Amino acid sequence: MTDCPAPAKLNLFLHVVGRRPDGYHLLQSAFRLIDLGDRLHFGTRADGLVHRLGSLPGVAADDDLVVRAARLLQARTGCALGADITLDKRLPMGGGLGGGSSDAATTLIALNHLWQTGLDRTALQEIGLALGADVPFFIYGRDAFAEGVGEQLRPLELPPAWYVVVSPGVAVSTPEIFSARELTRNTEPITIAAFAASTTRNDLQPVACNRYPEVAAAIDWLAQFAPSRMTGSGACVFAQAAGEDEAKRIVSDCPARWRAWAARSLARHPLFELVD
Ligand SMILES: C[C@@](CO)(OP(=O)(O)O)[C@H](O)COP(=O)(O)OP(=O)(O)OC[C@H]1O[C@@H](n2ccc(N)nc2=O)[C@H](O)[C@@H]1O
Ligand SMILES: Nc1ncnc2c1ncn2[C@@H]1O[C@H](COP(=O)(O)OP(=O)(O)O)[C@@H](O)[C@H]1O
Repeated sequence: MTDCPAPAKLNLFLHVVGRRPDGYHLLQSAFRLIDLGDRLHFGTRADGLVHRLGSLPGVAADDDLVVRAARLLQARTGCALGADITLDKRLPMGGGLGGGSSDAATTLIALNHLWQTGLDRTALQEIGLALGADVPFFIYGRDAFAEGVGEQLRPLELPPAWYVVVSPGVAVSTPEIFSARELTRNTEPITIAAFAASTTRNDLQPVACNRYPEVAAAIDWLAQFAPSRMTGSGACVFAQAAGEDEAKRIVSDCPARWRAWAARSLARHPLFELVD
């Protein structure tokens, strides 16, 4: 199957409202799909093997979320088919844009279709959660208000928007941020109706800014144009622009040591229709 997109996400806000006995953090967040992303290509194999074609710096094939997703789908369905998978990595890794999780979600959706394993959206989301807390959202396939560890999802109706996304050139480790002693873990829960950018924040941001000064510098730089915030556990930061022209103008001003993109919100995941 040619060229399957794996879109990125922004966390418009992220509150840590508690912790589970197993150490995972209970969150509230607004997830938004945007039109930046990786691309994947899938070919079916009759011999049952799952092969990643090409390499991903720092990630062995057996650890790649794409390979793990394919093998998990085989294990859960008993499917005897395999796949050759090519990943065209465009999103920064450890960027808080959910790239690895989105790659895994696209793999589950595409192979469920190609292998005709017949799982519905809920079943795919359940498998996805075993791979990462963000994976169910990408299979859900639309903007969402998330609770639990990010797997309890409700639809959010948001107007279309343009964003500037800046990658400050560092990779932030998600476990490092969540395990920080100074992390705020008791933010008062809000209701979905009360969600507004002005009254929310990203609780992970102060921890990441403290440990990665370039994240703080990128937030400060972007803040001269519009209110700016970190996405997920970082390192990327974003701001909403008034429209495409403004987004592109800000991107063209970005300091050369960072990367910046103008990104548009996506109403639906590009593969939304492939899932029942
Ligand atoms: C913070 C968020 C917000 O969307 O995104 P990213 O910044 O990673 O994109 C997610 O919750 C991240 O999800 P994901 O990147 O899939 O993390 P996982 O692989 O599931 O977890 C990595 C590690 O982070 C910690 N972790 C993760 C999620 C969570 N709710 N509580 C945690 O304590 C755990 O130590 C876990 O072992
Ligand atoms: N296909 C993949 N793409 C990106 N990262 C992957 C992949 N498979 C495994 N990983 C691992 O997951 C980590 C976090 O990935 P990524 O999704 O890019 O960041 P984030 O969760 O901050 O958005 C990477 O640093 C890498 O070690």
